Amino acid sequence: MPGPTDRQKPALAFRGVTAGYKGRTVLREVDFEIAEGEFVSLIGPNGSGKSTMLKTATGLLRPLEGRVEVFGREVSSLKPRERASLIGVVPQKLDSPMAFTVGEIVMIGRSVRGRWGGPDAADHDSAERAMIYTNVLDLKDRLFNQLSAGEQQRTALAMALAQEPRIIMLDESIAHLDINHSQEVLRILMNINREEKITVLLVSHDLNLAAQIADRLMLIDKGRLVRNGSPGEVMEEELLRRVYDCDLRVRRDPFSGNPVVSGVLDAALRRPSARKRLHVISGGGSGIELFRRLVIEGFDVTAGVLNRLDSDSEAARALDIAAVLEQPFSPVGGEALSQARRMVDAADGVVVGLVPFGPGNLVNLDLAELALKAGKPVWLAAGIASRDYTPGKAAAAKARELCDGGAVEWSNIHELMARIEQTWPQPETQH
Ligand SMILES: Nc1ncnc2c1ncn2[C@@H]1O[C@H](COP(=O)(O)OP(=O)(O)OP(=O)(O)O)[C@@H](O)[C@H]1O
Repeated sequence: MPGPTDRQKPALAFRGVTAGYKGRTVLREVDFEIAEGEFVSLIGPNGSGKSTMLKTATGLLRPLEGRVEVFGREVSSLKPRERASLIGVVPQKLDSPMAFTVGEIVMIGRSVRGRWGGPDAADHDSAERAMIYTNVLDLKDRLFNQLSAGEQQRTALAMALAQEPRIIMLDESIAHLDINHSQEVLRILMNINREEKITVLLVSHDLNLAAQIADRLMLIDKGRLVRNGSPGEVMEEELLRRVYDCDLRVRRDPFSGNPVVSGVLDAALRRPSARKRLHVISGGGSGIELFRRLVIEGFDVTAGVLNRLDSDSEAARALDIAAVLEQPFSPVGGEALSQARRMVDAADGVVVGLVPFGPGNLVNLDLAELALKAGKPVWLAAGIASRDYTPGKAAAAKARELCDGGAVEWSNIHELMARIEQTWPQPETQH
């Protein structure tokens, strides 16, 4: 039972938390509070730091800086049994080192609360209630290691519930469940949250589900909490496009009014029908992400002129992109340039990356000019001046000329894709 003094304390608080692994900082200056009884979902792209945040919240990982508090107590100061009575964790995957039955595993959840002596009637009741709740009572005598992934997930949830924690943290724990069981688990979570006031922190990759079920969403990107608010405040099209770096749409569900994300696949599927060829001027690594993205979006891509040892030429080779290559460390010569001109002639448009320009590759910008003169669109990376190593800042001057001549600037890949879409709109899909 919560003590009278910690009632007002947040269930979970991160105060200026920086955390990570040996030599690798993942979370940076994360600050938030979750009040007791809230249902919060943590969302963010792969590798953004969600699991790391959960590990830090449960005390598995000590912050490098800052403090993590659970019901007002610093999590690292909690004794194991105190921790178990406050925090229940459902991991992505629960490994059972020995041949335990479901019933035994769930009882472990009970025993980590650490009473002396064997389990009593109350412990058995609690374990059974948890198994009924999660619909694993029928599996009670089955070996955990022989269950399906979904059955294992429900057992892991039963184990956490049997602890009777005050906050339950789930790491993508419904990812393995079919629609019936995921709905069921969500109902269980909503019930324990609404009726028993157990605080829930759910890591989810399913943005729609998170928006549907949680009171609040926390969006994490590259280890920073970039938005913390109601689903309506977080599910903002521009923000999500930027963070997830993809083309998506946010609409309102006409029945529930909840924000619904969609359209990622639509856009990708539509692209090839309007296949266009783009010539990319890049170098110094500025082309790697461009190539990858444009190829995925279904464009025919050509590239050059690049130097043979440039990482962009490696990337072009790996992605099977036709590229004009010049000798390493040599200025772009006449032969390579005329080959690249032919590529620009055959392309529908030109994309210029954020290339470090020097005297040796400045001539590549003439290719963009050639396209403009032929009435083709040119998308030019903003900030060329910041990587201009030519005498007299010739590249910056040329970039200004290109903009005056109709080139469109872009500052990140998402913006580039949006600009291309504006120039070459895709037909609406038929439903
Ligand atoms: N034990 C570890 N040692 C070193 N780096 C790690 C470790 N675990 C995770 N990382 C790194 O920390 C970063 C964040 O990983 P984390 O698992 O927290 O992300 P996530 O948001 O949960 O990702 P996903 O959605 O893919 O599960 C990644 O770059 C990952 O490679």
